[in-house]
Amino acid sequence: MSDQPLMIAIDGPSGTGKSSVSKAVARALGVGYLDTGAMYRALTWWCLDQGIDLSDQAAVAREAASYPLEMGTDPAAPSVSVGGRAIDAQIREGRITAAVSQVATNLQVRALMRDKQHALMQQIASATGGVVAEGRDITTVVAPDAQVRILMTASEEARMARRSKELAVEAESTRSQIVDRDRIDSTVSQFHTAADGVVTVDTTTLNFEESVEAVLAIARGAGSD
Ligand SMILES: Nc1ncnc2c1ncn2[C@@H]1O[C@H](COP(=O)(O)OP(=O)(O)OP(=O)(O)O)[C@@H](O)[C@H]1O
Ligand SMILES: Nc1ccn([C@@H]2O[C@H](COP(=O)(O)O)[C@@H](O)[C@H]2O)c(=O)n1
Repeated sequence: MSDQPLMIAIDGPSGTGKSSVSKAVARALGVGYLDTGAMYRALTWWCLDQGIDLSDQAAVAREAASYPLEMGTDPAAPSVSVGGRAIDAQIREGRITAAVSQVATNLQVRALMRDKQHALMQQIASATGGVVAEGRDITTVVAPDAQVRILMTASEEARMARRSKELAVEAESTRSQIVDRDRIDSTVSQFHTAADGVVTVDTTTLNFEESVEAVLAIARGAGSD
């Protein structure tokens, strides 16, 4: 059994269960949690709050290099603040979900985020003995050396149904924030098929507890190597 901190990277399309499952896995293992999507959402919120035109790629990249982000990485109570202001609810608003891909497809932003997220994963892992980080490019770009790398998938119908239940809206009305967002995001990240060495967990027919157990089983296998 290795005494290295356990690094778990989970990627996948929207609505597969990455965030909720990652939090539960991190809690079960007693390690920290990093929501990398929240970092892109926070940057989007910050730029809009500062009156920055999201199509001005250089201006957005300047903010990505300097925005005063603080990530709370306790999986029982993850949090996001900028400049001391809690913006957990604001970053989930529809206007941010609709705009975030424009920020996330800015390649200068992605390079800065990669470095920031890689460093945060190391810090969290050193402090808590491990980390579960989830997003779109963690298994391939941010932490390709993580001991556990998982691609979480689910059918489009299942993902839309889950989001529609969560938001109490018609499934069809979730299409833009699930399918259309994935289409834009996949122009810069590869999260529809598993890269070499990445294990696929298809949650289409699993319930939440079964999805958590599937990830824990893979983590246990890696921990005993
Ligand atoms: N296996 C599952 N079965 C049923 N519902 C699930 C399952 N996993 C997660 N859910 C529910 O599906 C919804 C979407 O999950 P979650 O937000 O974790 O997805 P996500 O992949 O992180 O999405 P996004 O990338 O858009 O943030 C949540 O309401 C969650 O409770
Ligand atoms: N590693 C990542 C994580 C996220 N993104 C972008 O952020 C958006 C929001 O992510 P959520 O998981 O909170 O829905 C997502 O749509 C991507 O644009 C990313 O590019 N890379």
